[in-house]
Amino acid sequence: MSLILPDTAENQQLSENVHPAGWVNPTPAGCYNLVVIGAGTAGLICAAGAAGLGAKVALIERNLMGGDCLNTGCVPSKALIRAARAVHDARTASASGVLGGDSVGFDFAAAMERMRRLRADISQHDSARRFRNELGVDVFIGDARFVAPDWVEVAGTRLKFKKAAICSGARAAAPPIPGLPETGYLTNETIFSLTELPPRLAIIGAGPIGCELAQTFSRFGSKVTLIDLSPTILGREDHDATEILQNTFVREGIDLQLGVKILKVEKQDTGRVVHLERDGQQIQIAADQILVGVGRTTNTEGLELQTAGVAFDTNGVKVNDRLQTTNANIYAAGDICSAYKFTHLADAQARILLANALFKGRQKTSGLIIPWCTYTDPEIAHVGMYEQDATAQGISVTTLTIPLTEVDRAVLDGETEGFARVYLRKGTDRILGATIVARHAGEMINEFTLAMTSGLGLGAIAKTIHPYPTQAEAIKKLADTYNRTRLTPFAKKLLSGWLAWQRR
Ligand SMILES: Cc1cc2nc3c(=O)[nH]c(=O)nc-3n(C[C@H](O)[C@H](O)[C@H](O)COP(=O)(O)OP(=O)(O)OC[C@H]3O[C@@H](n4cnc5c(N)ncnc54)[C@H](O)[C@@H]3O)c2cc1C
Ligand SMILES: NC(=O)c1ccc[n+]([C@@H]2O[C@H](COP(=O)([O-])OP(=O)(O)OC[C@H]3O[C@@H](n4cnc5c(N)ncnc54)[C@H](O)[C@@H]3O)[C@@H](O)[C@H]2O)c1
Repeated sequence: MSLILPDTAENQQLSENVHPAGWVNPTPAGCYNLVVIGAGTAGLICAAGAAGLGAKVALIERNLMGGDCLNTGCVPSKALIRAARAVHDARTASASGVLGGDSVGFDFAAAMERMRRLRADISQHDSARRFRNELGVDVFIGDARFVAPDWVEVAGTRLKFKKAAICSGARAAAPPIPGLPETGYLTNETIFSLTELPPRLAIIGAGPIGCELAQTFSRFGSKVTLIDLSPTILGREDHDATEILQNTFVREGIDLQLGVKILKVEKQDTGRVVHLERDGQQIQIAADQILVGVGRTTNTEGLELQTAGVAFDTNGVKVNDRLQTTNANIYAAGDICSAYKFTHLADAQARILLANALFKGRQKTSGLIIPWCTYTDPEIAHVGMYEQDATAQGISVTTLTIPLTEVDRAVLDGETEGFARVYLRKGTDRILGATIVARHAGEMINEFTLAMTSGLGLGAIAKTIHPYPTQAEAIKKLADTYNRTRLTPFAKKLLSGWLAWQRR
């Protein structure tokens, strides 16, 4: 039987990899160099990295190895996003000569089956057996809790450690909306188990989870209403970027209910109803299912952190810049301690944790340059500061923007809704941050991240040949625009003088 519903062959394969039935926990062999709590991205990287370097490692997982990302987050969502793009492209390709778009059907069951198959295939990499047999990690299945500052207990066994890593992650936060628990709702833990497409889906929260899944389910054929307290979707992104996405959502038929207060939720004979108030006006949204994506609550309960002298609050475990908790031998990484919650950040933090915990390293998280991308269509990707962040720090900024209408490949692809934007320290080519809105913005942002991480300015990008025609040429065009700003009237006069002299 599978631990993730529905009980299909693919989910059984997934369960067998990430929480094998009848798994026998090993007998602990003395003191561990590192005990890792939680086998999500952060925990898996900690355990694999430490074992690879010769450490004696115990890895404890109570639910599914692979954590949110593999089981109920990035992997299933991106598989469904791909299916949603496929059906959307088929329906909207008439201008390219594709016939029959209007009558293209969609098979929800097939898309979900594909997602489950791909997730099960990927799960091999995070499997308990691989960690035990190939990496030499002692894998324990069970609930971990501290019983002393240097002891953890799992499933009745006590493990002594020199260092521990808390990587217990986070889960969907439940907003205090009257009637919500009684009415019943989906979260990221349950939506990927649906076996029928909800005809009407109300989504509470227009953050990355809400936006990615709103567009996905709308393209599948659900009538989607996206609801948020905030007056815009993806509140932390560049306003021009979210405006493009909001227009896309409206054009695709998503009902945006922004800047609203949710009064209550209730179940009626015909389904569920979300009662909203906007500008003093009451609105009722009827839905078959409600998805909640209003942020995360960190998994601290049951760990007995106080027993180990580890301070925490509602934002999770408190760590210093080196990921050390208030117990000097216990570190944390990933969603449990990070304001930004991304798989690639959990990975980067785990690497810092390893260096600092095992090898007395002094690596700091404040040095990290963190990109992210919301995988809507178009995608919105960002790295570094926004203009307002720099201004708030008293840094003068030059902002350059290239709309995709000026990029040949975007024109040819019919994907001109978007732009590439860079924020420079005024008077220099130093990149403070960048935002890209494009169909594959997540792939394009890496050029800026690499430049920033390596201390390269926009001038270095200007010298880099970009293949024609690619959408990444937008970045080269930004660099060329910067170069033109360096051509002051005085420099231009000098050049003109030189050229005139050449014509003598
Ligand atoms: C729908 C969705 C889509 C997402 N998409 C993306 C994306 O596209 N890109 C991206 O970068 N990020 C994405 N994220 C975020 C990403 O999934 C998380 O940032 C990442 O999984 C964090 O990894 P982690 O190891 O810190 O925690 P988790 O993945 O939460 O792992 C923690 C593990 O610890 C275990 N655990 C907790 N307490 C205990 C205990 N007491 N004993 C034993 N085990 C315990 C849990 O069972 C869990 O398996 C998405 C998230 C969601 C929900
Ligand atoms: N592509 C990605 O990298 C990706 C995708 C999905 C999730 N994630 C990560 O998962 C985490 C969780 O995502 P999320 O979208 O749940 O959280 P979020 O915190 O990013 O967004 C939550 C949204 O819910 C709204 N909200 C909060 N309370 C509300 C209420 N009572 N009523 C209506 N709206 C309310 C907020 O205004 C906000 O817009 C994020 O930190 C994100 O980094 C990343």
